[in-house]
Amino acid sequence: VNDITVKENLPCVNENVDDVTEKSDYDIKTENTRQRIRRVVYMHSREIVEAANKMIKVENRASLVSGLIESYGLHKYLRVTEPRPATFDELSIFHSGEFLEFLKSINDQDDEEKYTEEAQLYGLSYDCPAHTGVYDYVRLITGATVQAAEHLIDNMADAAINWFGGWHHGKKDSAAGFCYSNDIVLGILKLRERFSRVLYVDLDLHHGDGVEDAFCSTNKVLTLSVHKQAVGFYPGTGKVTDVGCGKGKYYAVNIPLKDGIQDTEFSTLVCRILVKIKEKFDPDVVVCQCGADGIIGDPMESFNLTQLSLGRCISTLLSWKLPILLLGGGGYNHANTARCWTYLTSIAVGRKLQNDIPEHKYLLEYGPDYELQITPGNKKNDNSKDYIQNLYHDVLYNINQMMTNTQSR
Ligand SMILES: O=C(/C=C/c1ccccc1NC(=O)c1ccccc1Oc1ccccc1)NO
Ligand SMILES: [Zn+2]
Repeated sequence: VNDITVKENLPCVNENVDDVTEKSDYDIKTENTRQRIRRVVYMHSREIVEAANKMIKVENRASLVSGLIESYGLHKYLRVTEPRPATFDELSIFHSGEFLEFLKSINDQDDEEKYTEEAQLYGLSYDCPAHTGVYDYVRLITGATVQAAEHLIDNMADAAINWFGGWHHGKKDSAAGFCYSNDIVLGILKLRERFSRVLYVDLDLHHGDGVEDAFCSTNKVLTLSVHKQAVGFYPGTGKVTDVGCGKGKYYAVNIPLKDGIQDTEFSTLVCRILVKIKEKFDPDVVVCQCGADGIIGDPMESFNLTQLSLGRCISTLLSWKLPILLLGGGGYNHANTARCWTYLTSIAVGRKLQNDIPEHKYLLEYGPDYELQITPGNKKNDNSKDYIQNLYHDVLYNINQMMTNTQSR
């Protein structure tokens, strides 16, 4: 197995955050001739920001994310699109009618009445409470992801972004892990209306179990999740031996990691595996969940990543020139999550950002450094070199079992 310690020829495209280089008009004109500027749809409205702000555990995060993106003027390079709520019928393409009827029934109740026997049935309880307006919230968030997918299907965009989506634990008939519906599954089902092979990449600290479960027995959707795996750590699934089932066997790929992994090791491992998956699976479209709870400073206190890790993964995926859907997810240090998703947005539109956070309404949230670049911590790395080597070997073995898409066509 070739040693995967850092080599100069990192398979990930390296995009550093450095000082702003505002291009002159001339540069942009030549740039246009040299490379087509990527068309990027960005799902945003005051209504969805207000709905997302109310979400438990991520209160007000939506305002920080959209505020920081606007403070850098990135919306000038984005096709800002107002999302429409998904209909009951659209949601029932994945979710059960009973579950949706229940969410609808509690939508207007105030909080106390929620903790009934029935609520427990649908995954709503003290550690996954539902707030008033939860059904309205689910319709809006999921509608945005489905609409973003529609823009890719209609070839209206090369990339589509919904930082309010990415709720990867949602199940067919229950809420789970603060995910009240699974917008990702509905987005992938929408993409499958036009694209034959969908690659789903989950960069969140937690295993993307809801998406993997939904597509574990098909070879048309390959789910790749890189996540923390530890005794008692939610959701507990996602072992490297978890490869999917039936026709989907080997089309679920899992990269379980331990605490303390940092940018170089994480991005080298993930990008090398992405390149192998591209060769074998040859996807037509990519969906990437960019959960930011693996970043240093998150209350999850697990990985030791900065936004550079996710940036290198996204740059690699963008270099494939396939239609791509970028989604949010976890991320409980709201300032760092905003830093991360603003950085990823800048990569999607191909603009470099100055490291000093611009003056704007939420500037004080970024103290004491007021810088975009997150500084790595000095957390102990529990991933030994041997562990990473063996894991890489095991993942490659699984990927090589996958029939190349020519064979399985
Ligand atoms: O982020 C997730 C899922 C989070 C989750 C799932 C099941 C149960 C709890 C969960 N989340 C949390 O505990 C959680 C979410 C936001 C902020 C603090 C949170 O707790 C703590 C509390 C103390 C330390 C660490 C984490 N999926 O991507
Ligand atoms: Zn998470």
